Amino acid sequence: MFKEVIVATKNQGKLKEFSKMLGDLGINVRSLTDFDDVPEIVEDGETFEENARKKAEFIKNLYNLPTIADDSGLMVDILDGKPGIYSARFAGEEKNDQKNMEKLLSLLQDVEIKERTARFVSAIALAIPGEETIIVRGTCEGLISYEPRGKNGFGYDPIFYLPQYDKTMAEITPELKNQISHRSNALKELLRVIKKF
Ligand SMILES: O=c1nc[nH]c2c1ncn2[C@H]1C[C@H](O)[C@@H](COP(=O)(O)OP(=O)(O)OP(=O)(O)O)O1
Ligand SMILES: [Mg+2]
Repeated sequence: MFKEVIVATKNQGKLKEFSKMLGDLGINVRSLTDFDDVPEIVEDGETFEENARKKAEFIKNLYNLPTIADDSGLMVDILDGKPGIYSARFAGEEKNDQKNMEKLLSLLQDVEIKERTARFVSAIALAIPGEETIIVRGTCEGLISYEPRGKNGFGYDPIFYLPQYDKTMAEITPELKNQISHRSNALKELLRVIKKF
């Protein structure tokens, strides 16, 4: 197995989670901030998997090092899976977590609790020089709350309610999030797939 991997993300929340989860496995994480002038990667795929592949292979080809990328988002059932792959830019190109949450809450204003089912999705791509890219998916089920609660995590965490803990994803500890999240589930799946080779 590789001992060092680049995590190809500009999202500090994701980077922190990967650094901890991969660090616990004895894998050293390098981030894009370790490299100068990393170009913008256009996320123009139609699926989480396509976007994850694009980000991972682009950085792998640039630095010739094992690279992991995550493309993730929130799928809300009553909105037919939206914001989905557009989660980061839901309220505009400038990518504002606060505005994204406000937009989602206002769309769901009159929706009763049992109709507010949603899931976080994470597609993780592992691209290794000279090898086929491996892509896996993990999910985490929950409900969209009526107002934000909690300070941990990032993105939509303050409005993602976990009934089994009676807490939002931003109220549980980072350690617990790393055990139950879509990203954690995708990473576990990745490890299962790698072990089969
Ligand atoms: O655990 C999570 N907790 C809360 N929100 C989350 C989570 N995971 C993804 N999300 C939301 C944030 C963002 O609105 C979108 C990801 O968009 P996505 O393009 O994959 O990431 P990004 O642009 O922030 O960073 P990058 O592409 O450089 O990895 O889904
Ligand atoms: Mg992105």
